[in-house]
Amino acid sequence: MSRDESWAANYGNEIRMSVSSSFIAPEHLNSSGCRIQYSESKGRGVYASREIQRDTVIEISPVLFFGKEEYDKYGKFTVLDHYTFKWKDGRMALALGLGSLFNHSNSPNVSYTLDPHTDSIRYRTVRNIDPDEELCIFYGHKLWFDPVDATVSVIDSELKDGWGGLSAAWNDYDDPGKLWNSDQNEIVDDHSLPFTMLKPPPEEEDLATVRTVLAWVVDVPESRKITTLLRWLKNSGLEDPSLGHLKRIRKQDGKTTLLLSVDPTPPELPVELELASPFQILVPSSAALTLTSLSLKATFWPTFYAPKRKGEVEHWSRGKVEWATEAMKVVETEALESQSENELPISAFMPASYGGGEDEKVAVARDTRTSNSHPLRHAVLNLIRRVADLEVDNSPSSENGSNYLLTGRSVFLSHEPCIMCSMALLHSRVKQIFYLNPMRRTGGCGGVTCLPTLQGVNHRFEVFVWKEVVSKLVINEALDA
Ligand SMILES: C[S@@+](CC[C@H](N)C(=O)[O-])C[C@H]1O[C@@H](n2cnc3c(N)ncnc32)[C@H](O)[C@@H]1O
Repeated sequence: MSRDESWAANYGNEIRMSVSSSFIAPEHLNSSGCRIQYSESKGRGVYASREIQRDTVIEISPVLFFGKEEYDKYGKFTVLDHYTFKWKDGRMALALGLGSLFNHSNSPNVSYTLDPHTDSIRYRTVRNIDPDEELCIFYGHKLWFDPVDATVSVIDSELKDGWGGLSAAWNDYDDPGKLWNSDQNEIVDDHSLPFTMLKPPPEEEDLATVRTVLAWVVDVPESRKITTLLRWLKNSGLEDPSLGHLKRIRKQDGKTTLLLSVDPTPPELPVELELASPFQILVPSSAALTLTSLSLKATFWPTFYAPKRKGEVEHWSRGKVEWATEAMKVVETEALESQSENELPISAFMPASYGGGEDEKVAVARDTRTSNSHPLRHAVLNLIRRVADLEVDNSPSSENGSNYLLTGRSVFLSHEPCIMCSMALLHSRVKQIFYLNPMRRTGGCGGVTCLPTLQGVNHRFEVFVWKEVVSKLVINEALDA
């Protein structure tokens, strides 16, 4: 555990100096049955006053924030530096309530999650708890004190276990027993998810903000030709799923116009239909979520109305969260291995979809800029190339790159992709990405910009950010991933 991320050195020792064995615990009992108790070896700790069921949220500790500047200037030179957690956005957070009093155990019975939505830390039991049992969390492998329940002394040792110390990233979903015994279809509440979704931009509610793309269309004066043209479109492979939010035909001022494609090159229409040349117009790049937006978008091209219920969020079942967590573990392992081979610790993984077919392609790739002496061998680009190779291997008749490579797929990344890689993901029509480490200075999915939300791009994908970064994968922030 790095000092930045968790409890800092000496905290407990100082506490113990000020908390003697004559210490009388306050009658502090929270509504989940937790109380404070003193022990000679560990100082104060949190104990169960009664039996507590597995998977119970036993404490939600609000946190007190210190701004980065304020902390760097003053906080870190005070005792506070022994208490604080590094929050994701760089601020330092002090847990109030019981949060600061959980002791460490190598086999913790409590997991915790930093929740940026409520500015709090949630503690949850990972198994059934007996009355009077101590409730402990796992601080990590790099401790600053001699833990009383340790089997080996791990004081300040650089244990390379592949997990990089305290990793709330895996905390809640890392106990297979817990998951096997629980209902895989149970919906995980939003705050307990190990990731957060980047908010899409607000819906376009005035003409200037409607996001559009250039599309090829053709006027079809004779309606009998429309059926032939539609059939031809289907067979020609020009039908583009990214235009699924638009109606195919526009009837306006007595004229019928057919939507063809968003390819840069003009489609070659069957000559026997004797149509005029296709031409390009701007069409909305996404469906309308509100009626106002619908009427605005319709001024460009007839668009489908796909309202979202207020506050609608994707529901994540326990099984699906486990699937995502497992995928992210693959990413971390790959990145760490990459690092041990003197490459950058950057990796990308496309697992089979949750509940997807057995024949789905799976691919993993690492950054190979160093070994290839090639500036473009980013993990994402390597992954996409690998998927393209698989396409070719599996279907010799298909041309490499002729189809979108990641349509409907989820990709897991150790780092936020750079702008080039974000564009490659967009162009491959990825459905969603998850990343562990944000790249504030170079990232194209939330860092310097968020490519899938920009005006003019012709595909959107969801971006999920893991709540906890994995410290061993932190790379120079000026680098692009
Ligand atoms: C976050 S505080 C926990 C509350 C603390 N025991 C108190 O009295 O306030 C962390 C400190 O508790 C002590 N501690 C926690 N877990 C321990 C363990 N397993 N063995 C020994 N000391 C422990 C260490 O001194 C550590 O610096």
